[in-house]
Amino acid sequence: MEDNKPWALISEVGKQGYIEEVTDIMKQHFQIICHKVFLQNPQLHGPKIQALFVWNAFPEAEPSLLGLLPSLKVVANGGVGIDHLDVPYINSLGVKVTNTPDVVTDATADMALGLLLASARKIVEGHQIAVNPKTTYIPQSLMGVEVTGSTMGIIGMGRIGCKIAQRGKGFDMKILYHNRNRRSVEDEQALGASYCENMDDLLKESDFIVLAVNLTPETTGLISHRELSLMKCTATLVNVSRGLVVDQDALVKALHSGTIHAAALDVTHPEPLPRDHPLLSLPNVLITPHVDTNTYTTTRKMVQKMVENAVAAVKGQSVPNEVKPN
Ligand SMILES: O=CC(=O)O
Repeated sequence: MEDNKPWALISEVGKQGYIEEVTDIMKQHFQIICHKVFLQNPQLHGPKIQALFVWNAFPEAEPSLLGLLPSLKVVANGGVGIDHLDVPYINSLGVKVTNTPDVVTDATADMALGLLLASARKIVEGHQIAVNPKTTYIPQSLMGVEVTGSTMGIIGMGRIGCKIAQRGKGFDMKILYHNRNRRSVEDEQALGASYCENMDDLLKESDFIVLAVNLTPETTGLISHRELSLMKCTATLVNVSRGLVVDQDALVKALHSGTIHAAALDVTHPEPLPRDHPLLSLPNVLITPHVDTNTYTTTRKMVQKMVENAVAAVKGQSVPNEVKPN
């Protein structure tokens, strides 16, 4: 039977291990073709593609590919950050860009706290000792940093930053935040968070500095030598925003020299880091491969939103999560 659903192109590598359920959701509204198959005959497949589904780790919406998709109506991104997409260029082709705000918020905030706790309490090191028959746990080794009652400074108090603050409150943390715009007094009271208009104050006072900003020209390289040198030597930097927010060379130096105590990063630049990157061999660094939204629940919600956005764009209807250029 002829399938009249529109065609969508997807990455075959995105959300590995979960791909079947992801594609099942997409298949309810689209006929899908994966990138690998598409590339076998782009001239044949290109003209029928109306939607392109992308994830931030797989920036396939490059001009070379977009040029092969004359019927494309939408690039539907899975995730809130769209720094990997050239929105003005894509829009200039008459193609909309969409993202999936809201649904990623909790999982990303969970990940920030997960990294913070794992780094502070040396959970990965503990696991390695526990499972390695050649090592023995020495009592009172693996000494960590106390999280309860510490000070957390959140840079970027948007949806995700607020959820991180809520979680910090559960650990009796003192919460400081810095944001382009101060939040309302009601928000601050509800979150138990104090505003630092000057980011330097937050850097000087926090035990854990958590980055939750969008990547923009203003936030690129936001944390560099000067900012790291203001932090306490006992401080831990946690990054769930984007790798480029941190000057990684400066971070390596700060971690190596003891300017700060540790870093826990779900994002780096590039992703993944080359195997010989110095961050990978520092003992006081915890790195995960940008897995902030990788839960079944969140992924399902993200894909549902991607599909909802793409369907609306293909039908020429108003698109729930269209991203406009800054
Ligand atoms: O990194 C995750 C996102 O952009 O949502």
